[in-house]
Parts: sequence; structure tokens; C-alpha cells
Amino acid sequence: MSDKILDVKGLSGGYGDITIVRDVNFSIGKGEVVCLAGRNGVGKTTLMKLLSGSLPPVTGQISLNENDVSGLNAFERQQKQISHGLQEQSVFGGLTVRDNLSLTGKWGKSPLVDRLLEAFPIIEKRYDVQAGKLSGGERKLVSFCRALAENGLITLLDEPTEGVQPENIERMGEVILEQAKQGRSFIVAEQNLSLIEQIAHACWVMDHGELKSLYPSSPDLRGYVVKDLLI
Ligand SMILES: Nc1ncnc2c1ncn2[C@@H]1O[C@H](COP(=O)(O)OP(=O)(O)OP(=O)(O)O)[C@@H](O)[C@H]1O
Repeated sequence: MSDKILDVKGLSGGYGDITIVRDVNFSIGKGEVVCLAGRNGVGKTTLMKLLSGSLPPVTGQISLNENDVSGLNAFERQQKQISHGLQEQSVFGGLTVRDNLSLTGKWGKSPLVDRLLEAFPIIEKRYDVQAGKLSGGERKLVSFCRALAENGLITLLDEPTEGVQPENIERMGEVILEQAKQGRSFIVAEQNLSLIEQIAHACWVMDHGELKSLYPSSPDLRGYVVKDLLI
């Protein structure tokens, strides 16, 4: 088996008759962290949904460890170790933080959970609080911790830092890099340049539903991301 974990060929998809993601091709290696940048509305979340299985592809093939998972739904892909903390299905307001974390069955006593609690002590302090009463940033931390605790081969994170304070963003980056060293791969749709610079082994920019690689092909990651994102 090669070190390639995820291989995507000719992936397209969208909503009804509208195609958002167009003919996307890439592969990701074991332990690789890829950041996905791009302006609002270009299709980053749609690509993440196509990868997680919450949106069925119109064309294309997604292979995980050389097995075709394109026809599997989100739950089945999760069983195959594609973990995700995506925006919409993130955190249920009527459940406590502890119950939200326990939904995947992976929030038990483990070194990984201990590490997450050490990085984000606020989580344990909020265990018995209903998630609907959390701040936006705290909900993002719950979603992040749950996705990380799943310990999947590949973890998809959609704007994990939205509303999160800088020191916690830096800790998110530290945890991602530690996990990547242990062989986990990540795709992180993200606009926060500090996090991108902290964690990215590669960075892609999405534009009109198509992907182009910026880094490491460009030596000036910040310059190129800023130019592509903000102008
Ligand atoms: N459920 C939906 N039904 C129809 N169109 C949708 C749906 N969700 C998103 N879109 C459209 O698809 C396009 C891409 O949206 P998407 O959420 O993938 O962009 P994004 O790059 O993640 O944006 P952001 O950075 O703002 O989160 C947008 O034009 C959006 O209006």
C-alpha cells in the first residue's frame, strides 16, 4: 500500500442542477495537513460535504486507502475513518457538551481525550452545560474536540477557528500537528492565515469551484493567500 490515504479524481457536485465543485483532482498522503482557502461562497464547504459523504457526488471517484468510498454515505464513510467536524451538523444545542462529545462513541478515557482536555480546559468546565448556551467559539471547540477524538485516518475540518480566541487557535494547530506526526491526515477549510502558516504542509485555493495549489509550489504562502483571498 502506498502512503497515499485519500485520492480524488474528477469530483464534481452541487445542489440540484447547480454545479458548485468542478472536476476536482488531488491526493493526500499519510500525515499530511492540507489547508483549503478561498473567498466566501466559492465552494469550500460543498467540497468538504462531497468528501464527508453528506452530499452525493455527481461525477468522480473518492478512494480511501485504495478503496472506493464514493458510493458510501456520511455514516458509512465515518466508519471507514473519514472524520469530520462540519458546520451544519456540528453541535446540538439541546444536548450537554458531554453528550455532544459522546455522540460518536469515541469520547472515553484515552491519552488523546486527555490531551484535548489539557489543551482546552474550558471543555471540561462546560461538560454539563447545554451546548445551546455556549458561545460560538466554545461550540467550535466542542466540534473540533469531537472530530479530533474520532481519531480517523483523515479528518475534515470546516472553518474550525471561527469565533475562537487566538491562544485556542494556536492550540488547535498544535494538536493537529501532533496528530499528523502520528500519521493522521487533515483537510482544513480555513481563512485564518496564522493557522494556515502554523499547520499547512500544502495549501490550495478554491476559485469558482476549481482547486489550484498555492503552497508548497509558491515560496510566499502569505503573499499568495492574501492576494487570492482578499483582493
Ligand atoms: N444547500 C444549498 N442549496 C443550494 N445552494 C447552496 C447550498 N449550500 C450552498 N449553496 C451555494 O453554493 C455555493 C458555494 O457555497 P459553499 O458554502 O460551499 O461556499 P464556501 O466557500 O464554503 O463559503 P464560506 O467561506 O462563506 O463558508 C454558494 O453560492 C452557495 O450559495
